[in-house]
Amino acid sequence: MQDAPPLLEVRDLTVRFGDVVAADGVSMEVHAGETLAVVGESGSGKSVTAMSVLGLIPEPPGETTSGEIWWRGGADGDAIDLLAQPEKRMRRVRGAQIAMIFQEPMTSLNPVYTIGDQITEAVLLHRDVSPGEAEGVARDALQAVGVADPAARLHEYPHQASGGMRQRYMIAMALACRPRLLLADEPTTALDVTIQAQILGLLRTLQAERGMAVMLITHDLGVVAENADRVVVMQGGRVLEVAGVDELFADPRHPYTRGLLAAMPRLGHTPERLPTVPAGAALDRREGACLQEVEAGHFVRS
Ligand SMILES: Nc1ncnc2c1ncn2[C@@H]1O[C@H](COP(=O)(O)OP(=O)(O)OP(=O)(O)O)[C@@H](O)[C@H]1O
Repeated sequence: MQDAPPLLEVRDLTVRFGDVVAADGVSMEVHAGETLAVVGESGSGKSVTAMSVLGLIPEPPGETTSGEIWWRGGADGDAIDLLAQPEKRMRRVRGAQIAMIFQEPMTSLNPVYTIGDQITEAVLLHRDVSPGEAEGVARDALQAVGVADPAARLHEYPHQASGGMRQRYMIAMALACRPRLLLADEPTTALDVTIQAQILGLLRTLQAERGMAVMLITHDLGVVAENADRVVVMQGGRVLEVAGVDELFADPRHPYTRGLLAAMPRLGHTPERLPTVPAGAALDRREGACLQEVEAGHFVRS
């Protein structure tokens, strides 16, 4: 799979918000059909990287000062640099080819329209179908995410649904357009553990059925272990390490990653956020060999 050129290739992305360098020379790749987990503490630049892929960095105050984001998921398979596309072209990519789901479904769902109207509208915007067909697609999308009695649910408003159900609606809406890549930004963090497992299981199934790639942004290493093929570790806007999931857990190379794994919660004690682990001078002195590699770039395996 990984001999083919990557579906998405972020190269040397730098995004600033005033003095804050939110992404600092970030590079990562997502291959067709894989799940790439992006982990790191709060503020490490995970969301900013995903928002850049969709051209959603608010400028100003944000400013993209370097980088290219190559996308090969269009109908013709040609590589286009998403950072260089006009907004009109991005509107065709966003939703149709690359979809995004968030921790808080109300970010995506509009409270004043029914679920059916919202999914149907998204389908009509991005797929070449009639209004009648779009409603059928919406019903099928709800069914695919495990919603019972989808025909009735089409008439429901977001506030009438539970948190887990809203999450399913958001996923249904994102997947109804059959994107090649799903950016999932902490999609289950707000949900209780059982619903979280159900939703992640559902995503895995749909992904396998459709060959969709997923960029899974999370601070939860348990979720990474269960769901990822490869992992990118970020801190302070930088990529510190890239590895296959088994390698990362068995043999973390960067001291920061080792710290994260050492701090991994025992079963039943999931912290709200990853603890902050110093990656600065104190660790670097003890890890001289690592430091040289960090200066040369970041740790990349596989
Ligand atoms: N719209 C914005 N205006 C100003 N600063 C921003 C904005 N968006 C992000 N930042 C800053 O960019 C940095 C990276 O933020 P980002 O949201 O990517 O972190 P994250 O790793 O996704 O963290 P979290 O897990 O908390 O979502 C942070 O310092 C954040 O404050």
